[in-house]
Amino acid sequence: MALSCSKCPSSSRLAASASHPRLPREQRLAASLSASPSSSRASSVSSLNCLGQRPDSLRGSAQSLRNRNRYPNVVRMQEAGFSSGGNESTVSITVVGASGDLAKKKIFPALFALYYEGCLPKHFTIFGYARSRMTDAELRNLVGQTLTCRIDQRENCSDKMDEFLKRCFYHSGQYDSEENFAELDNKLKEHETGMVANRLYYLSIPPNIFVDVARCASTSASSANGWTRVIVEKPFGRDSESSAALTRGLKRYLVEDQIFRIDHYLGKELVENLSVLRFSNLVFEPLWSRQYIRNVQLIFSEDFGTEGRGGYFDSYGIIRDIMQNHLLQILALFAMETPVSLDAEDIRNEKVKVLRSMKPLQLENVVIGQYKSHTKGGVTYPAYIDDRTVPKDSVTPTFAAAALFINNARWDGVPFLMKAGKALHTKRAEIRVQFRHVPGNLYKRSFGTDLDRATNELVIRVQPDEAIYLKINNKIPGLGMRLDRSKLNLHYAARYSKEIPDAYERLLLDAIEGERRLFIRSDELDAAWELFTPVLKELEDKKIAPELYPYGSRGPVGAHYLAAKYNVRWGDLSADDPHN
Ligand SMILES: NC(=O)C1=CN([C@@H]2O[C@H](COP(=O)(O)OP(=O)(O)OC[C@H]3O[C@@H](n4cnc5c(N)ncnc54)[C@H](OP(=O)(O)O)[C@@H]3O)[C@@H](O)[C@H]2O)C=CC1
Ligand SMILES: O=C1O[C@H](COP(=O)(O)O)[C@@H](O)[C@H](O)[C@H]1O
Repeated sequence: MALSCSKCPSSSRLAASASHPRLPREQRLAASLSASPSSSRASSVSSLNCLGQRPDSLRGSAQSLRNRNRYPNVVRMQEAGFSSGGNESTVSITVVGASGDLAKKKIFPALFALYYEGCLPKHFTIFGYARSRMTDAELRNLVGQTLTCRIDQRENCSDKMDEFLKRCFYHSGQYDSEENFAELDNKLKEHETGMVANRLYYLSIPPNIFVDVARCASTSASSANGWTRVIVEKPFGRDSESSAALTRGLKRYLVEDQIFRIDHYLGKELVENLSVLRFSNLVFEPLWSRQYIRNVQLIFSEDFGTEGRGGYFDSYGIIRDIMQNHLLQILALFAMETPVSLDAEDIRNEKVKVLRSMKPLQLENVVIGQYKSHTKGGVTYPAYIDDRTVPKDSVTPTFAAAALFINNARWDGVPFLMKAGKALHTKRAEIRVQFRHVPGNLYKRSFGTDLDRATNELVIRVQPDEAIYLKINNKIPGLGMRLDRSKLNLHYAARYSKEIPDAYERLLLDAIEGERRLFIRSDELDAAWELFTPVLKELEDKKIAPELYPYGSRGPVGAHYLAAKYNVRWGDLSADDPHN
């Protein structure tokens, strides 16, 4: 666990300047928690109402009336939010699906890390909610075990953990029972007396019950005088149609500004840094186009299979699990035009624009694979279909490579190549930018026939061992004239002593603060599905068989043919060690 946000210095994050350019995080948090429409700062979170909307967007009587008719609960919450006054405020965070894997692995540890660093507000309560029967003590025990095995040597850690666990409670209930949510509401109220009560629900449950929970939470357990927000985990549907249906379902009970669709890759340090790199360094932005960039590679590789999640994975596959969301989000941030400001809506507008400039992925630009069993060093690694929850004849891809194009003046003709796979030889997530050849290169003889070796390459290593490095050609010191490829290397572990916060810490804190920049807006989601839905349908209708690749290998050879079609050579993940 990363316990490192060190009082959340505003200078360390773009978010700090996104909605409150000059306010330190503590003040922004306070502003968000006591959000009142009477504040005059037009662009700040404190000018937003309980739903995180600007009051003027609600004052329009037509809009208000429409909302009143269509979303009675929402309007009740909105109106209630206006009377929040100057009281102290509290935030109640309910983890729905608290008995599950994600809650244990990510959500509770992230909440504890925020608490440890003093990033949570003074008054807060955490509730676990799920069908499993559990007492408060049992939940504390479960969460405590997860934390204990991750923290150890931190100063005062066990005292902090005890304090944190005392703020954790549990309520058992059904996901579609308004009565059970009303019981939760009563329990939450016990901790909220006399304060502006803000409520955050984290839906860490399968997507088929998202709408039920949104209904029950909004009708029976929404805040009476503060904001109510809902974090929704992926997957957001399986295709354009199901995603639109899910959005419609959620919007019966929530307005868009209450919905925080999480893509945890947006919370990763180096993904957040992309905009800083591009827009605050003169050396990069002028090169960021078809004029200088030959191709861009977005690579996700895991060195383990779908262990334990085969049931979920088989109905989604790697394109939906990784490409349509994590890699496409990175692509959008990489390729978007300069936003008007760092405000969430300005950034998301640009992301939507670039996604809409893309052609839907074509079948001839996709290669799919599935891992098969492999024995190495006396150990046999299982095939995907060896998972008990996966049908033996499954054609679900665990690997995919794809070539996408952006039809705009900046990127016309530049291949954006994506590669995502499970059970490969290494764990890595990277962005690789390969630049064009130097025209009339005076030193071209030094590179023999392989001129590609002479081109610059910028690598942004998202994880693990975060780094940004630029491969350049350099004269080997000495009397002769020999060149080599060297790296200008920003290796995070060497440069920064801080541990990098986990993506979930950043995103949870943003949701509490009402900062939407790193969450997916519904039109972004629609645009993302439009790019992948046709090809997914074709692959599934035609039952196209994936190319098998051995567990622990580099994936199907087809990926190399796809890249070669566009004159691209995949960057070599294992050869590029940032320490060198
Ligand atoms: N785990 C991970 O690494 C990741 C998960 N996600 C997403 O996060 C969400 C939660 O994931 P995860 O914790 O792994 O999921 P789980 O399968 O562990 O489910 C979470 C909880 O939901 C309840 N639940 C499970 N299945 C059903 C069902 N069919 N009907 C009703 N309730 C059910 C269970 O609680 P109970 O029986 O006690 O009610 C369970 O503990 C999912 O949407 C997942 O896709 C996203 C990224 C990564
Ligand atoms: O969303 C998902 O992400 C994880 C990888 O996340 P990371 O932060 O560990 O890189 C992936 O294993 C999982 O299949 C997918 O659902």
